[in-house]
Amino acid sequence: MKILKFGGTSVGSAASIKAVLSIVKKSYNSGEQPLVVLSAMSGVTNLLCKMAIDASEGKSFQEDLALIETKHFDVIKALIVVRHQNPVFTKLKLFFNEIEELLQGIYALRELSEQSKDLIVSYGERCSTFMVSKISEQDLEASLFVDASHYIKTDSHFGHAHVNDQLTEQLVKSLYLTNNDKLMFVTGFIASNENGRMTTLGRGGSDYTAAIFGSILNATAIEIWTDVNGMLTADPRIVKKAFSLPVLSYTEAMELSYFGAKVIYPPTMIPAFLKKIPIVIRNTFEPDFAGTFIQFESGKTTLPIKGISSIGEISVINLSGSGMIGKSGFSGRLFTLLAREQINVVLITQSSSEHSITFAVNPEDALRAKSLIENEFELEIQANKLINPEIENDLSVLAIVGENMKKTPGMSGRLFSSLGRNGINVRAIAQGSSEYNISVIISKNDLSKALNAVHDAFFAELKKTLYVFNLGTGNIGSTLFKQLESQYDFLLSKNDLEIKVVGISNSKKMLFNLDGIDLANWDSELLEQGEDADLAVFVERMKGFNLPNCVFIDNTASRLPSSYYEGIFQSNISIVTCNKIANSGKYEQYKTLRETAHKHGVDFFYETNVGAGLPIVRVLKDLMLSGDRIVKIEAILSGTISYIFNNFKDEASFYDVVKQAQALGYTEPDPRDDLGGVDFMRKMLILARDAGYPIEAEDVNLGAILPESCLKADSVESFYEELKSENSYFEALKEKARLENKVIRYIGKLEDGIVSISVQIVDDKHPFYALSGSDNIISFTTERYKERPLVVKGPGAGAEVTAAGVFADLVNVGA
Ligand SMILES: NC(=O)C1=CN([C@@H]2O[C@H](COP(=O)(O)OP(=O)(O)OC[C@H]3O[C@@H](n4cnc5c(N)ncnc54)[C@H](O)[C@@H]3O)[C@@H](O)[C@H]2O)C=CC1
Ligand SMILES: N[C@@H](CC=O)C(=O)O
Ligand code: NA
Repeated sequence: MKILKFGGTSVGSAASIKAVLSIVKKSYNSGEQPLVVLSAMSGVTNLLCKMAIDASEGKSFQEDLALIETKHFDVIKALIVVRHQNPVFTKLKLFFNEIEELLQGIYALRELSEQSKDLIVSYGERCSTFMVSKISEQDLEASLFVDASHYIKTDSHFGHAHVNDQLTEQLVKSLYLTNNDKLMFVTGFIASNENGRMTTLGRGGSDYTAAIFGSILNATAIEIWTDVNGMLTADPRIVKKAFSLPVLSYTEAMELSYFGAKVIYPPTMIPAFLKKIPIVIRNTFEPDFAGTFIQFESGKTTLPIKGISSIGEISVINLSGSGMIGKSGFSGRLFTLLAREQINVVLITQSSSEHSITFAVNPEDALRAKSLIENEFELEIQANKLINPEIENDLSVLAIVGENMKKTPGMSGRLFSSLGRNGINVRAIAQGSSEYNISVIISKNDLSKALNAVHDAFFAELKKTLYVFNLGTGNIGSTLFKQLESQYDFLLSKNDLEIKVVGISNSKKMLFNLDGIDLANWDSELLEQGEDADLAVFVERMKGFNLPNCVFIDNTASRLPSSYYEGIFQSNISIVTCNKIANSGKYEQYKTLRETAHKHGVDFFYETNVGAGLPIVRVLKDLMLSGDRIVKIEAILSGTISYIFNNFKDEASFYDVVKQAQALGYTEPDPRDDLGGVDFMRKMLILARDAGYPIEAEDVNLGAILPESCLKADSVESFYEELKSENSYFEALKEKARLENKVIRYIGKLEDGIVSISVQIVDDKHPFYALSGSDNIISFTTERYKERPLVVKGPGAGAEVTAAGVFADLVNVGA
């Protein structure tokens, strides 16, 4: 035989009761001999409690009672054929009359005992179970209503009574003997004492009923049917990627439930545990899903841990003082005191010096615990052997759970590095003596971030999400969105990587959506739903969300964002940027940014600062990391100027070619930055710094391409006007090169820490002679690449290649 237990939501409405009965029928017809245990309809127990309290306070309860009546009657009307409805209505009506009489008594006396409360709430299970048995009877005649209070016998601890195992076993066995051909529908949660007074089994009571019946009757399994797909790796409301666990051991299930996962209440499993009866958690609303199988053994699995559970809010009490040293009786006295006063100690850590004890309690118990301790240890406190206990609030517990942990080294390392990487401070640590659980206490503000980060760290092979905040939606930004959108499915399916753009801002509007902004419609969404842009607010909001694996992308050419970089790193957010401003500002800033990113364990990627998507920054970094030394760098690193000199021939005027370069998306938003050489200067400066030279912008010898008048132009329009009027200057340059059979090149050089950029007219022997389009070329002469330098060449400007470079940096964040 098998126990099927259905919770409140499963019997909460006509539709769900239909689903319940189809599960029951399937089991019955397949010969599994089900015994069904039911809870009260969802919400009913709470209402019954509320009515009892209201009555005892002289408040009216009739409205709530009517609500409960309607809830049941609606189901009867929906699921029982008219000619069979009456007897069911009558029986329930009798129940409701009894409830009303009881409440009136309480109202008159203004007194509510635990005993009468148990009696009142017992009607919840009795009503639902009777009703469902009658609905079932229409189809399966064998259906039988069983009031478990006649069979489960307890002491008189009303509210959470203790079961008399022997007596209960006798009664349940005889019930079964006389009815084993029946399909029994048994009330969960309720029992009675030796005088026949109604008692209840406390929290998780219906599961307990199921476990009691299951263990006495040696069930093959106890199925707990609820409204979720079994036990999950984490709370799915916080960790969207949580998934359901196929197999758990009893211990793992207990550890997981202890801290959070409210699917089952651990003590209720003990009877099943003792008899090694498997418990299966299943979803009434997805009956085909296998759910979670909880058994004696942990089961074969490749998962490093089984799950992450948490307690959203706890308080911590710290006790310290010399009086604790070497006093073995101290903690005994402390915890006996707390146990006696029914203060649940969630977690304990003791410093190795035994100088202090830290333990966690529910916040509502914290003050009481503190004053109990102050009383108990009054003498020690007076003698300064113990410092007054301190309470810390707004904390949470996060615990990783799994039997495999014991055998697998490095689990705690993985936990702490993922917390550290995300800037989550660990207040205290406890490893359960079972080694099935490592718990940390962290700030409540960090809980959601921590759960997600730790989930990613342990189940990373399953899926990782990067949360992206993107600044700048121009040429590069908008192209990046297109690329991200079209590559989304591929990354998810082939790399288990999800990139969610959750914040976008340009200089006008900003938009946030933690579910991910739809990149097919980002522009209309930004326009319609966006708020007025404010960079400070954008950054603050991004920090405030406190997301794991978070990346800030700077796709602007603006100066403003760079002043926020340091603070962004300090908030453990990585930065990817194509904006060269931050890296080419003061050397001190360049240095601080790297140090800060390093200190906070986040990434700072800027491949597109030099040569757009071409691998230049990365190559230099690899050379340096592998111990090579740069002897000389020679390069053409302005895509715009390269394009101009490659296309400034024949009839085209210089002005026309510059315009074309801008139209092709090669230039900076302000083309004077390219033609004035500033953009190239920034790139050479960044390379020189990355090669180990602490130089400043002023140290670069920057030769000009343009005549003075163009350099002085104070707007882009007047700049273009000047280019037109200086046409003869450029023509002369072109003619000179043509006559000598040479080409014009704007070449940068780094040698011995000295950077210079100059216009050169080169012949076909020069390695930089043959370039086309917006090509960049860079040659690294190093100690290892001495005879023949390492050369990188290719398109060094343009939206597609730049966005692709930003994309590649992004994918590498946290990798
Ligand atoms: N075009 C290319 O081939 C390459 C460009 N880059 C870099 O890409 C960056 C972006 O260039 P484009 O997309 O062409 O520029 P763009 O002018 O097309 O777009 C700039 C975007 O930044 C936004 N923006 C400016 N200031 C802002 C602020 N304070 N807050 C929020 N948003 C702000 C603007 O609203 C606009 O959406 C530049 O730093 C450039 O140096 C880097 C490598 C190659
Ligand atoms: N405007 C730049 C683009 C890359 O940084 C260039 O022309 O090289
Ligand atoms: Na690059």
